[in-house]
Amino acid sequence: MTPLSIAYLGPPGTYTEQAALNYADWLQRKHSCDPPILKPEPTIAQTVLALAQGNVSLAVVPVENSLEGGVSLTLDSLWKIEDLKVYQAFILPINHMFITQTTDFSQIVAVYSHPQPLGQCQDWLSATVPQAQLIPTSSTAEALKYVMDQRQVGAIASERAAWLHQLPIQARSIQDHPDNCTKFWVLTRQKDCPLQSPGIATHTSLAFSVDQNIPGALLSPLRVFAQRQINLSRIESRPAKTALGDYVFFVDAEIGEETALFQEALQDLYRSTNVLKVLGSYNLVSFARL
Ligand SMILES: O=C(O)C(=O)C[C@]1(C(=O)O)C=C[C@@H](O)C=C1
Repeated sequence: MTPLSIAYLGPPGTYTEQAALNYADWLQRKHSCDPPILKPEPTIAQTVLALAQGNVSLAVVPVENSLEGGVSLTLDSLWKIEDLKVYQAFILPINHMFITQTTDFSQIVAVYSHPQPLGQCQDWLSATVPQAQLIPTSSTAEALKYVMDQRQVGAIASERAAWLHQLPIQARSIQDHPDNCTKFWVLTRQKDCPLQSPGIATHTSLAFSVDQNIPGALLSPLRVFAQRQINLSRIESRPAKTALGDYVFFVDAEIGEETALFQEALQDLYRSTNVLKVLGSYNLVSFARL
């Protein structure tokens, strides 16, 4: 049997690589399979596309952070690309390191990182390096290439990334809350998921747009859940990218897709939304239990 392949946001050293490595390890133990092959992609959009085009069997993507909220690139890609589904979800603690070649922080002119960690560490950054320009990169591991070449810049990345590049960590756990964590989704294609069902689903994620920008347009889909006592653990909106004021709503419902109650709710949801996508029904497992 050909080994499973997993796309993730690279290069090696990103938090998503860590998530994919842990997930690959768990898959190997659970299914007694060959070690999955990890395939780094330069962006989240390309990670999702690699899966949609059939180049890999699975993709691991960050979806939500406890400090910064939804990862918009993941949500936007899933809204745009058809025939993918969320197969499983898990949570990874995120512990940020400040990596720089200098110990004199007053000399630092710029700090590079992915936009999410720049947001997750904003208190520390404004207290410690208020003079530094904050420069977004496509991933945390990507940020380290600037630190290799210049002494007066820093990067926020993981301990593993510092180790891979042999760069010094000058401050640890710099995130604005010690319990910082990110939820990741494992994605598969709808039609040829290489794995069996992971068991009874506890969550179902949906995305929908509503018909018109009128009072109560959002209320009617939300009422579908409320009337059936279905709890929503997340709701957020993203611009639909059609016209100013058009939004797509992403919700996580605490119920499996197979249940009669959800199927009944789904029929009502089709009536009260414009475009409706069921992104997947899955288990949310804490990483320790993986
Ligand atoms: O840049 C990385 O290292 C990533 O894996 C991306 C990412 C994100 O997009 O949220 C993943 C988890 C952390 O929250 C920080 C950054």
